Amino acid sequence: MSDTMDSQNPSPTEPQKLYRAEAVRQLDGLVISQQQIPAIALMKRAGRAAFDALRNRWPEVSSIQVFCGGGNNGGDGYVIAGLAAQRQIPVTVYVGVPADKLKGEALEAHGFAEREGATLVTSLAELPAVEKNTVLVDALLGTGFSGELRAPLDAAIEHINRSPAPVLAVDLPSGLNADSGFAADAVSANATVTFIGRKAGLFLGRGPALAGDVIFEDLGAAPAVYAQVPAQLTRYSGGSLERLPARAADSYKNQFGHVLIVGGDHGLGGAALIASEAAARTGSGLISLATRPEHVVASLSRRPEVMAHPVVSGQELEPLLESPDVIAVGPGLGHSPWSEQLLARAGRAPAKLVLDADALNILAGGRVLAGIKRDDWVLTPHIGEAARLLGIPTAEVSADPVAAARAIQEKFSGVVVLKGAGTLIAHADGVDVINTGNPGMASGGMGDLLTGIIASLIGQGLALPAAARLGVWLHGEAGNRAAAAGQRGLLATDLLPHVRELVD
Ligand SMILES: NC(=O)C1=CN([C@@H]2O[C@H](COP(=O)(O)OP(=O)(O)OC[C@H]3O[C@@H](n4cnc5c(N)ncnc54)[C@H](O)[C@@H]3O)[C@@H](O)[C@H]2O)[C@@H](O)CC1
Ligand SMILES: [K+]
Repeated sequence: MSDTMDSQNPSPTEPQKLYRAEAVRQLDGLVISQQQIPAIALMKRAGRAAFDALRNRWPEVSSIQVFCGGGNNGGDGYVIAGLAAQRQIPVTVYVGVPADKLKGEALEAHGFAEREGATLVTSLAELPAVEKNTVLVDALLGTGFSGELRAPLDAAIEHINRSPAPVLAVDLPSGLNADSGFAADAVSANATVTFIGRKAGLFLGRGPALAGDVIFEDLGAAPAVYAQVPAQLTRYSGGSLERLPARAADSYKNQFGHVLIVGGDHGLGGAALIASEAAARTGSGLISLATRPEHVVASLSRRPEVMAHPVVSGQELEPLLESPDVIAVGPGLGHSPWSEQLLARAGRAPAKLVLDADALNILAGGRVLAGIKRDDWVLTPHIGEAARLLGIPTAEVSADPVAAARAIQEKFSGVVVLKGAGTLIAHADGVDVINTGNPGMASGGMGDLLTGIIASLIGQGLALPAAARLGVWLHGEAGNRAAAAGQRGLLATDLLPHVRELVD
């Protein structure tokens, strides 16, 4: 872990640290106790940073409406209102929790806004109509939010979301869970200024969609403070990932791995073809496919480079299992006796494994590979498959995807890729998150493509966690490039040319 000056503002070649609310509370406490910055000074810094961010982003701002809750998040909002009033920007504050219920710094900040001449209203109906350059500030709830949203803040959130004016969220969009990215009703913001530590929930689940652009302000917290509180997640972007090495001029195909794709039960042949083509376009030296006989001709005519083998039983798979470096089982595997036999045999091969889709469902069923832990496999569940692997409801996985990814990794070892709006990669040393991708990628075949990409990267020599990270990033980034032509109608195979462009 880096403890340099810039541990929270890493260069583009370093990953970012993300924190849970509890860890941010610890950081806040240490800044106050060890750096001797009083809580009110910290709140003033937070308000000032948010106000500066607002003017930076909306330089034409002509009026501001601030929505304040009853805790310190509301306190930040009152500071923003006071600063706006000082600068003669007309500002109205919706006081969501009556002043006589405010305490400590929030009460002090309320006094500051009032003294500076901000207009304070206690009902949404009293807010003036928004004008062309009105900006809304959401300071209803921050890291102290928990449980189900209570009145009257639910109505305030609805009011903000119905307004045509742009929204700056303070610390977190109100209603968003800071740890999980879970949200029922929550503010949808254009930008979010977040303080002291980047909250994990901004990058998970609904977080990225609700937060808009995330601006981070450390408020002067010292590197020594960050060194005392472990981060919960590490967030990688393109520049911070380990890449494949350049190829030497005298390279030969055996250096780039042999991947075997196993899948394609009756009616499911396309998934296995997509995975094999993805491995080919990611740069594997050799690609084999073991599938139902009826899919072989289709594979040969679409991609003659892939060695397609018909298999009607686990026994026929056996001779194909010796030479591959990596075997990916799952795309279109189905859940017939054929599927179970193939997974059982592949599980005994000497190769590294990538398991996806029905291979995970079979694994969850407990009849095949029961009780096995392996350091040399990657499991790539979506939320539903994750729930089955853990034997818990899907809602529980959504409520805390980081805990779910970690639990699957503890149960099965190896590397777990939990796919979602922020895809999590859990491994022995921690949990990572990657945010590439777009909703156009919610279509059949995308998971098969990812499986082929990750298998190929492992075959080309990356360690499993690095292959999973780079694979997830490539998949999402290729999806973003392909979506330039439109998100609706985006197909998995549309990503292949972009995977090829990006992998080098
Ligand atoms: N502690 C610090 O040193 C700093 C804190 N800061 C701000 O303080 C925030 C955290 O402040 P707090 O811990 O006071 O928490 P919040 O202000 O986020 O939330 C607490 C308030 O929300 C209410 N609340 C909680 N759950 C609710 C629900 N389900 N429905 C309706 N109301 C609910 C509580 O009754 C309380 O009034 C951060 O997000 C950040 O904005 C910043 O000022 C920077 C420094
Ligand atoms: K907020």
